Amino acid sequence: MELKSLVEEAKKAREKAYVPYSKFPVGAALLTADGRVYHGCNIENAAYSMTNCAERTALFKAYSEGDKKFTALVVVADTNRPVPPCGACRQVISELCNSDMKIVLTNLNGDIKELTVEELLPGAFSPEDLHE
Ligand SMILES: O=c1ccn([C@H]2C[C@H](O)[C@@H](CO)O2)c(=O)[nH]1
Ligand SMILES: [Zn+2]
Repeated sequence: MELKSLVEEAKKAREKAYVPYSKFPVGAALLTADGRVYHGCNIENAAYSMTNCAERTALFKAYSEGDKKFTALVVVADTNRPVPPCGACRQVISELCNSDMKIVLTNLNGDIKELTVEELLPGAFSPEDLHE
């Protein structure tokens, strides 16, 4: 799948965000190795810390459906630079995605920052560390 269409999927996902507190919708689109796309949006809570970010929503949806091999994750929000994922998401992404997987951060202006999982959280523990 083209990067452009994956960005469009992330924008569609963003429309589903539940953000009564921050009013800051975020969308994510996760591409699996076999070409499926999982949408994710942020889902907030009156107890703020229970909020689930868009990236984690997409990853948890995929993983809970048995999809474990991913090739790219796009995140989009209305920011003045490509939206930076929070620390919790960086940790979860490092746990569930290969260290060389592509992360694409973007915004509604079309600014794009592409990086790898390793660059998103350098040196993080990865399940790849458990295998040869
Ligand atoms: O990469 C990001 C950054 C922020 N948020 C959410 C968390 C919260 O709902 C709102 C404001 O931080 O945006 C995400 O979902 N992903
Ligand atoms: Zn996050």
